[in-house]
Amino acid sequence: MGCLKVFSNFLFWYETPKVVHIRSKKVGILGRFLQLCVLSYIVGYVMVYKKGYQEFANVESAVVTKVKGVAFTNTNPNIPDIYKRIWDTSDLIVPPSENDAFFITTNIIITPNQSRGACSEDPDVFGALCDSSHNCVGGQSLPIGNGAMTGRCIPSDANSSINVCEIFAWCPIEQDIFPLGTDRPLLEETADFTVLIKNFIEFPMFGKTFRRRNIMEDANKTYLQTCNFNQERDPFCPVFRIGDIVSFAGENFTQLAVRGGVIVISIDWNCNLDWDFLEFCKPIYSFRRVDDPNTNIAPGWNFRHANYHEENRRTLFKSYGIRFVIEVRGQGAKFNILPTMLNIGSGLALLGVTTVVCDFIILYFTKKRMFYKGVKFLLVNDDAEREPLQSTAITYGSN
Ligand SMILES: Nc1ncnc2c1ncn2[C@@H]1O[C@H](COP(=O)(O)OP(=O)(O)OP(=O)(O)O)[C@@H](O)[C@H]1O
Repeated sequence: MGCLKVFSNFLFWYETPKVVHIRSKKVGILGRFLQLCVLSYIVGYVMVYKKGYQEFANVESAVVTKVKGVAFTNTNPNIPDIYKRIWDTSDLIVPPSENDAFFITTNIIITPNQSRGACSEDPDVFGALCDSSHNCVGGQSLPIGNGAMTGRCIPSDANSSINVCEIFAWCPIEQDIFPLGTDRPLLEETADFTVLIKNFIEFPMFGKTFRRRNIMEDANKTYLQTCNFNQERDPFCPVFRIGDIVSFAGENFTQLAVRGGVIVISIDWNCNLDWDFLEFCKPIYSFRRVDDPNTNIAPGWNFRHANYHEENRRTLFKSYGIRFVIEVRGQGAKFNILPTMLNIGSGLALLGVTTVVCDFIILYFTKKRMFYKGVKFLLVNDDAEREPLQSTAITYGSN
């Protein structure tokens, strides 16, 4: 029976909004204030700041680089003769061409004239030290060893007072010693090398007209060969001095160059395509080091590569250096009627919320809340005479 009553109450009940004009300074100001807040949000934040009238697309890009420079180490009296030579980019940029990155050698350990044969294992390799040939299993190699063991235990080539396993390997094996110690890199002059970064970008979503590169239209050959990027003096020069990139990233070139590291060059293209494309769509460069400069375990960046002279002879290089990674980011924005209408529509809907908030405040948090409840809600029975407005208000308010 109870359920039936609840059901019939629900079924035979209808609510319709009523418009109540409240002549009150306080309530009026509150309503206008809320409307002003919503309007400023829609106009100021959504439409102007967030550009709600525009459609956005990510930039698409390709990057190529060319490094130029020469280092000359002949005059340094503190290094072995093998390191006294002229170095150009073909010696120091490994590999010569990469996608969105380049590596420049800043320090190097050379092991010349290696040939395949038998020699002593590096004593620093874990498990290389031996007391007798029983410690050296013929044909097997140690986990980070340089070759396969012959099965003999022999005095080390590097230090004859200790015994190590003999190995079949490229001999002599590398001596892991920096030519200038751990304070200075051999190729400090690479700080003066320059790199030309060519960055081609487009916004295919907005058509083929929105295409450009980071070399400005008025640049010529002489400008490219002589300009140097500088945030204040020449922010659109696409040629960067390596030492400058490192200092823009907040690092010391000499320290970084000893063991190497990784630096990211970011190119940001945030373009308003409603304005003149070539004039207002320009790159902004920023630089940061991404490897950990404060670690003692596996610091920096190095790898080995070799030059083969003939079938059984090579020169081994352990190259330390800086790897530069180029990331291109950004968005193009262009007027479109669809996001404009969507944002205006949702803004208008949001204006309705001000009424809800205002009602909530005056019906629950003002001194005259009972009176406001009375005038806002009117109970009408279909089968009865309409009750006088004032009495309904008082009846409802006192509940
Ligand atoms: N790293 C760099 N530093 C300064 N100028 C550079 C650099 N790389 C290239 N340039 C100069 O920029 C211009 C365009 O270079 P690009 O590689 O397109 O042409 P190029 O004639 O093949 O260059 P080059 O023969 O000099 O290597 C050339 O004048 C070139 O000398």
